[in-house]
Amino acid sequence: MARVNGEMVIAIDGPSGSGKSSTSRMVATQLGLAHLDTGSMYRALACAVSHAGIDPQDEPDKVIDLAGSADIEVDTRPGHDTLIIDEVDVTEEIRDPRTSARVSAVATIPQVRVLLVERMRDIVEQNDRRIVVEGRDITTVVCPDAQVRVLLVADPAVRMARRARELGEGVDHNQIHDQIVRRDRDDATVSQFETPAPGVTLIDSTSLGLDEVVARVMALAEQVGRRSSWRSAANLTEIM
Ligand SMILES: Nc1ncnc2c1ncn2[C@@H]1O[C@H](COP(=O)(O)OP(=O)(O)OP(=O)(O)O)[C@@H](O)[C@H]1O
Ligand SMILES: Nc1ccn([C@H]2C[C@H](O)[C@@H](COP(=O)(O)O)O2)c(=O)n1
Repeated sequence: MARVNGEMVIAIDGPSGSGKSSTSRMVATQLGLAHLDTGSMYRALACAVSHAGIDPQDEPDKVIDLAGSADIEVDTRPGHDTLIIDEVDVTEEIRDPRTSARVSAVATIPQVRVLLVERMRDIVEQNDRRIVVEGRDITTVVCPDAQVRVLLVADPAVRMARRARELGEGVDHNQIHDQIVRRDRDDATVSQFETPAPGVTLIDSTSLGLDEVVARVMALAEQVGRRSSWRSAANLTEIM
């Protein structure tokens, strides 16, 4: 397994449930990089908006104020997904289907995006640009200069089946449809994550296992490493 010692930003975008978090966490762990799930920042803001009793449709200005003022603490160690907003731990709440249902209304406010993109870039710098960042607009807006840029997609039916398996028995089909199909439709009004931008590698995981997807991203990182000769410059250490 290879650990990167120099700068390495890996940007992964994709629609809901395409495997961004699972892939990013594994790649970051294997390469010794930090991991930033930018969707969790929008989710945390959606929680704070709901706690404050704000209706994003009727009161977008209040959401923008909160996006600017809220203290958002993200743990970027892979596998440590703690998220605290204004001293409230929302780590579990951000994964609640009610948050999934609400988050697009917050994430599609353009000024909210500007404010959160700034915070995301700060987190990338705080991690010395050694990080895997995942979301919808990372390859195009947040880190268009990333060394590795991937768009991870999968057929909607496959993504819905994976999500249903994850949520377990008794899960409502309409809820899964809302989390995947409706959310993509809303989110796509402000970000372009359906086709790869120039220079972005498309990985379709419809018939790929998670290990195969991870291997493909690792191969792209190795390629970049060879091109920029961080291997010969000894900033890639081989460890077993
Ligand atoms: N290649 C794959 N093969 C099979 N299952 C997968 C694969 N990739 C991810 N999964 C599973 O699909 C589900 C969704 O994955 P994950 O949460 O990583 O997606 P995501 O893109 O981060 O989703 P979201 O945008 O909603 O945060 C999880 O249950 C995960 O284990
Ligand atoms: N860079 C990003 C990341 C996320 N979003 C939006 C889209 C989603 O509805 C929501 C939550 O993301 P998820 O946890 O499902 O990946 O946040 C975005 O617009 N841009």
